[in-house]
Amino acid sequence: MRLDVVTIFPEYLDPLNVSLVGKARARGQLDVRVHDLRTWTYDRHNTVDDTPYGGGPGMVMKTDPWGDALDTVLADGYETGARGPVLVVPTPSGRPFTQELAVELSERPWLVFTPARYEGIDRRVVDEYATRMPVYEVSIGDYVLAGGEAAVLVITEAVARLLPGVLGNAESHRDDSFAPGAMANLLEGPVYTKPPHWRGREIPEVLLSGHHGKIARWRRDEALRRTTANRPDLIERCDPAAFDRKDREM
Ligand SMILES: Nc1ncccc1[N+](=O)[O-]
Repeated sequence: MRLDVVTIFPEYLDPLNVSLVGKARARGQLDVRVHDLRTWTYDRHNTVDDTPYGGGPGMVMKTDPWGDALDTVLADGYETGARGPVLVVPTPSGRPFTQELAVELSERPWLVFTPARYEGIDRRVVDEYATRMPVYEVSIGDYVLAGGEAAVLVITEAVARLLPGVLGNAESHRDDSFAPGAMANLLEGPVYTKPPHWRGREIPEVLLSGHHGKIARWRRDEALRRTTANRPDLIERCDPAAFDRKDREM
């Protein structure tokens, strides 16, 4: 997978050099290219923004630097269709970023991120590139950040860990919270590891029983308990029949 990020804060993307994404880049599984938007400005102040038409607070990012930047990035082997790039625009006014969307994006060969600062990017930029490729306007949450770069880090990590061979144990994202399956839409329950005793706190007996069916049922019940407490909205989306089927398997 190729990932391009156009930003006025390229150093904000340095975390993409470490940990899971960094290792995937080192192994050649990810080709990440970060571009400084100001490269495509030609005035003394490297201007990327201006006041909004219609008035109002803040500044809007201008069309030309983005158009020149995206034309340059996309000129590099650009093609349309399934093998082509998609534009990912992090914005609080986008559709919610979910595990499902992470899976969808992980199946694309090329993501081009356009994180915006200020009040956003002149709408004509998205309108222009939407004529050439799919555009995903995506929000990572209902709060306002100073810019979209943190969202690029979040989206990139969620997508990269789904790429084949990136996560050490391919199974480990099977039971992720929000991963499809009978536990779909349930939050993960509590987890424990050695030592068996810590400050007078023990491990739940069932986890030491070696009885896989009982352990799976306990984990499912704990997941239900945590989901009911923290995300009652997800409980409605559960499929109780899936649990009965799962119970019979355990
Ligand atoms: N929440 C956000 N705030 C600013 C920019 C982008 C954002 N987002 O969710 O992608």
